[in-house]
Formats: sequence, C-alpha cells, structure tokens
Amino acid sequence: MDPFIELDRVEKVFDVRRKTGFLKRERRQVRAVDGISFTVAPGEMVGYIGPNGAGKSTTIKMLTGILTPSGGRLRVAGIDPSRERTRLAHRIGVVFGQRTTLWWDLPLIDSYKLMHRMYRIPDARYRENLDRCVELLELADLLDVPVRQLSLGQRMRGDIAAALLHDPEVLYLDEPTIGLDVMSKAKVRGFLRELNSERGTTVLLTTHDLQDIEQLCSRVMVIDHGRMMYDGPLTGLHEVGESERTLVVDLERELGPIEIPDARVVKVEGPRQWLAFPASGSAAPLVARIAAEYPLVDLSVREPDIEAVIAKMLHSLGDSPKSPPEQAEEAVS
Ligand SMILES: Nc1ncnc2c1ncn2[C@@H]1O[C@H](COP(=O)(O)OP(=O)(O)OP(=O)(O)O)[C@@H](O)[C@H]1O
Repeated sequence: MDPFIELDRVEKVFDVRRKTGFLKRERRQVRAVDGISFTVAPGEMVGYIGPNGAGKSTTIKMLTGILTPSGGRLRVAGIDPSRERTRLAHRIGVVFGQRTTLWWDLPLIDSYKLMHRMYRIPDARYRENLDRCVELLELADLLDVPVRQLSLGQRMRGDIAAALLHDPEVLYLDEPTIGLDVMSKAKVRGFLRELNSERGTTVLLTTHDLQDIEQLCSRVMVIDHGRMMYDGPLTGLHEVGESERTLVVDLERELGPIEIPDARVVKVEGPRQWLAFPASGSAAPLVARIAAEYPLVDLSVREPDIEAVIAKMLHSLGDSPKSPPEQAEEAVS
C-alpha cells in the first residue's frame, strides 16, 4: 500500500533577524527541521513527540502547506502541500489544541454551517458527519452556545468535529487533550480510536501526554533539534530510555521495604510504599505477587511523564538517532 504521508530528508530553515544595536541587526539561521524522513501508511495512528522547540509544529505546518520546506521532498496523498494547499485542504483535518478554528462569537452550529459552505460539503454527507460527531462527542446541548462560552474540553470536542465535517483522510492533532480533565480526555481518546478503527482515518498526533500515545498510537516518532531520534513502538522507547513506572502500594500497616523481583522500593512513608519497575514490562505479575505476600489495601500505577521518558531516551542515545538507516543520513540542502 502506498504511504499516505511521505517525507524525504525534509528541512526547514528560518532566517531570524535580531536587533543588536542602533541600525545594527544580526542574522541567524534556525534549522527547525533538519533532514527528516518518514512515511505513514493509510490508517496508521502515529505519535509525533519531542521536547519544546524540537520542530514538531513546523513539521505539521509543512504537512498542511502553511510552510514551504527549505529542502527535501514532502507529499501528502500524493500532493505537494505547499503548492496545492487548497486541493489538499479537502483531504486533511487539523486541530491545534491551543487555538481554535471556530468563530469565537458565533454559536457552535454556525461555525459548522460556515464550514459546510467553505468546503462545499455535499448536504447529505455534511448532515451525516455532523450527526455522528454530535452524538459521539456529546455536542447536542452545545450547538447553540457561542464558542467563547464553552469550556476548554467542550471547545476541543467542538474543534475536533469541525475538523471532520469534510471527511478528511488524515487528521493532524496538536495537543488535543491539553488542559482537559480526565473525563474529557477519555471522551476525546475514545472518539479518536473509533474514528480510526471505523473510518480508517490516518492520525498524526503531537502531544505532551504519554497516555495519549499509550492509548492511541502503536507507533511513536521522537524528534529533537529537528532530527528523527526514534521511530518505533512505545515499548521500544521505554526500553531505549530504560524508563520506569511506579507502583504506589498501601499496606494495612507499616512494614519493611517490600521485596519482590523486578521492582525496587524507592520511597516508604508509613504504610505506603513506592516501587519502581521497568515501563516496558507489565505491572500485573508484580501486583499479583504483592497481593499474595503482603497485606495489601490499595494500589495504583503511575506512568512516567513524557518529558522524562524522552529526556532519558535522548540521554541514553547521546547524539545518535535510533532509526532505520535512511533516517540517520545527514540532511542534504
Ligand atoms: N516562524 C518562525 N521563525 C523563526 N523561528 C521559528 C519559527 N517557527 C519556529 N521557529 C523555531 O523553530 C524551532 C522549532 O519550533 P517548533 O514550533 O516547530 O517546535 P515544537 O517542537 O513544536 O515545540 P513546542 O513543543 O514548544 O510546541 C524553534 O527553535 C523555534 O523557535
């Protein structure tokens, strides 16, 4: 099957001018994306993560055609985004968690009506997509509410619906769960999973929330300083970085540190103990063992945060990307 998204040694260099004195300016180049190559197959759900300033948004902007690459080759659905931005717009959907594409002062439904016209969506398809989004994203009571009065979670669901009314084949999501409470996150993730499995929509997801990746993506790409550092499953990312999850165990009473294989006690506070174990492994056998050998009252698992996982991975890799050979090649300008 042909890839839906194709990047071959793509670069983006920004020219930045800075005032350094009266009539004096310094020119500097920022290499935001530095020779990135990857492909995404139709129907894949891929996480695209990295530290602040790594080049994630710049990549997404090139994929939508907002920015033109300085070098390399980029295609989405066989289209060169920066040359045929309007044609591509009918095939992609974009959600930026920190900004809205909805009209601030208008009721939600009016934004959808405007998009119906802008994208020239056939009436029957618009109706069907709108009904589906309203039902699955629980928007019925919000349609007549002006966007500025919606909560962050409500607005996000409204934005996701807006991005899907024209049936895009690929959805770019930039921080879709940022600032949402647990329930809203679950709703958004559930909806995205269903969209992907039922409609086969390709999803490229940028996030700082590891659980977004864990629950949605079978593959994750990590970039740093505009270069691809890792491309593979999330478990592999944990292995490279040797990241750890934490079991928080409440016992009936204060006891000495719990002793079980494959986990080590990192903190004890009265009857509560914290045990670290490899994030690439399963918590189930550890839980079973503790339950069998200790007077267990309660237990929870804490995930490492994504910044910690990425930092450990980048540290363990040094400067050498863990990726297929073509991704390790130097950028060609
Ligand atoms: N329009 C621009 N002009 C100059 N430099 C830019 C421009 N846009 C981005 N950059 C620079 O390019 C680099 C990559 O920025 P980008 O926004 O792509 O990172 P990011 O991975 O999305 O970061 P974050 O997680 O903080 O959103 C940064 O050094 C940024 O300052």
